[in-house]
Amino acid sequence: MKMKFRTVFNCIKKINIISVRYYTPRRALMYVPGDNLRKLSKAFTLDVDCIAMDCEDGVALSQKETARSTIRSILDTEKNVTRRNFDRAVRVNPVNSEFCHDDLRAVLTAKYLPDTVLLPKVEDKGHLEWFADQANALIRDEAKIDLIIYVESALAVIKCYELCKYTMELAENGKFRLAGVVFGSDDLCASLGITRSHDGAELLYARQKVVLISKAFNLQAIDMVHIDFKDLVKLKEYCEQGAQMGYTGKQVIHPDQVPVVQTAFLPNKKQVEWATGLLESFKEHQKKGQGAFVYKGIMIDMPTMKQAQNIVDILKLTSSSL
Ligand SMILES: CC(=O)SCCNC(=O)CCNC(=O)[C@H](O)C(C)(C)COP(=O)(O)OP(=O)(O)OC[C@H]1O[C@@H](n2cnc3c(N)ncnc32)[C@H](O)[C@@H]1OP(=O)(O)O
Ligand SMILES: CC(=O)C(=O)O
Ligand SMILES: [Mg+2]
Repeated sequence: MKMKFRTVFNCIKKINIISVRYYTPRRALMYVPGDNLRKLSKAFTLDVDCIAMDCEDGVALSQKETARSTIRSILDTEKNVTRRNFDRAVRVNPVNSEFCHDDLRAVLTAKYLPDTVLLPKVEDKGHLEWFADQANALIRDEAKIDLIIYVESALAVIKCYELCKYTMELAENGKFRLAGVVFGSDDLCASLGITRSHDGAELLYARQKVVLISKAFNLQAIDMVHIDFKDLVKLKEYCEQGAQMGYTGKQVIHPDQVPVVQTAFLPNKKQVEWATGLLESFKEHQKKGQGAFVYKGIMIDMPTMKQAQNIVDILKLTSSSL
């Protein structure tokens, strides 16, 4: 009996709430410096949901122009030359940098639009308005891109709700959809003067706040990067923790991190069996007029049924989108 409880509890505790309007899986969002053609070519061979071609912090100041033109030439080539239908994303420089305008012009006028623009260091409504004006002017015809904003400073954590809400409002008449929020832990550490500990407890409040607000808007929430890329054991632990909190994916910086993250953000076999069994049982009990019932030793009612539905949904959404 004790074992059963543990099994069921383990299934419940890893579940994400994934009420979404449309869905592009981004379990692993992998950064590749935009000026590094070797790494870019390698990235396209990997089994990864999202490739984030970087113009920002992974690129030296002297290489910004090279990164921009390299990414542009990739976007000018057809997407389906690779074996996997990944999300082709570009992280541009922050809107208040001298580079962002040129980045956006290069990527949003390419022959094929990126699927997603990753907008770092967003801190106020003016940043978002500026981005919206640029995107609306540059994107051709009726095309739309996904937008993911970064929360990575003390101010942005405080204003996260307002930033998400305003981006959604701008998106209503814009050529972009707000798809998610990235938790930028490393810049946040710099902003707060944090020295990282092994367990990351100093980031807990912000990490939970970002996922809570993202989910309030039905957005994907993409968890912090693990820069100690050789430590795959800790990476797995952080993935499980993030998934438990409701994060839908995680940023990665090295190919070795990809399989760990891609696996951790999918429900496992045991969870899927638990969820499908519960949903069947739920239907039967509804027919009999019973709202609460016992399944594998624990009480089930509507909230647990919704959690089971989330497991089935994430599996369906992910596999049907790949
Ligand atoms: C806080 C933030 O903003 S995080 C985002 C910004 N940072 C980044 O983008 C960094 C991305 N990562 C990297 O550039 C690299 O992984 C580094 C610099 C950390 C380590 O690079 P390396 O020393 O080359 O790692 P390593 O030798 O283990 O690489 C193994 C192979 O994977 C490739 N590789 C490493 N990182 C990546 C990557 N991010 N994307 C694609 N391929 C990669 C290497 O080119 C190498 O392939 P090769 O043998 O065919 O040349
Ligand atoms: C990933 C990133 O941009 C950060 O952690 O700051
Ligand atoms: Mg950052």
